[in-house]
Amino acid sequence: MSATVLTAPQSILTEEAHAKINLYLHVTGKRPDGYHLLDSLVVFAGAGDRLTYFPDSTPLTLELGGRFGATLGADAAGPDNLVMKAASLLRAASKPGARIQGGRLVLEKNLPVASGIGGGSADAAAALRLLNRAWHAGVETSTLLQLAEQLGADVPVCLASQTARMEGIGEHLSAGPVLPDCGMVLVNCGVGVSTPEVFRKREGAFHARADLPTRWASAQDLVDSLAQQTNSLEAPACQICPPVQDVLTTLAHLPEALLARMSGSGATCFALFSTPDQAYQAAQHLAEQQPDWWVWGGALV
Ligand SMILES: C[C@@](CO)(OP(=O)(O)O)[C@H](O)COP(=O)(O)OP(=O)(O)OC[C@H]1O[C@@H](n2ccc(N)nc2=O)[C@H](O)[C@@H]1O
Ligand SMILES: Nc1ncnc2c1ncn2[C@@H]1O[C@H](COP(=O)(O)OP(=O)(O)O)[C@@H](O)[C@H]1O
Repeated sequence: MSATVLTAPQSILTEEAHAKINLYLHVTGKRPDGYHLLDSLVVFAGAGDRLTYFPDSTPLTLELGGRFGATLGADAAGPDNLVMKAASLLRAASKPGARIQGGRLVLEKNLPVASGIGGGSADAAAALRLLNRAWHAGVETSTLLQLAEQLGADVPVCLASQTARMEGIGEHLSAGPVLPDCGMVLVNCGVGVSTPEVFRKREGAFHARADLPTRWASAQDLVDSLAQQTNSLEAPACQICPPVQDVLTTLAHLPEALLARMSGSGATCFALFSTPDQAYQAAQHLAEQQPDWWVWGGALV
């Protein structure tokens, strides 16, 4: 009698690439090379892209899907995609004995592109985490952070995808205050804002480094504290792209919204709520009123 050979289904390897939100963002100075120094409290929302890997012996390829998969352009799945750049850097940094394979990477692009919530950065970080695991590449966290820095200023903070204070141009990370339970609504009205143009348009004195507590006891405490800070890029983004102001006004008037602000260099804006459920309900309602906007509501990571 021949033995039955049971084969396990092909293992599916998946990583979430959560949206990065700048709860405040102070431009505190400018480097000699023209890059601006920042002080920002970064959190991550439940919203995200999803990266899945099907390893095999064929050359590594990337497929794009999801609501925003088509908006990246014709060559989007090529070597310039941050996911493929991350894969190349990780391959080169892998330890001897790593089991590097090819196969298919599938990116479900659920986050709007170039919109101030770091979708591309989160995808790159997800690729580093996923392939380090799948390839048994043995790359340590300190090296992963160096690779992340090479991929973009927001990629290091996206590696852990946990609340963090971000300084320098994104390379100085420290623990942020402990956050209370709260909810968030994210809105993107579909109009793009160019990051370099927003930085160029910023005027006036630099903002100071913020003074933060070690924790906030409630969503109201968090909002009272955030009211002392701002997003230095919000005013220039609204000048360049007036619909951002409309989004902010709409968010501020949502029932039970505690604070409305822009994230990063825009154009995505967020509102904070006392609970994830309030945020979810507000997002459902808003999505019905504004079917052309990208709207998400729920909890932070
Ligand atoms: C503003 C932030 C805050 O988290 O988020 P996003 O709006 O991208 O989500 C980031 O610092 C965005 O950093 P990064 O993702 O590297 O920006 P890029 O698009 O590469 O930068 C484009 C250009 O913006 C300007 N720039 C960018 C970052 C910075 N700290 N100072 C700058 O002056 C530079 O002219 C740079 O060439
Ligand atoms: N996987 C990716 N997802 C999104 N953008 C990508 C990706 N790979 C490369 N890019 C490029 O990176 C740029 C910034 O993308 P993104 O991280 O979405 O910006 P933001 O931080 O402003 O939200 C895009 O304009 C796009 O051309």
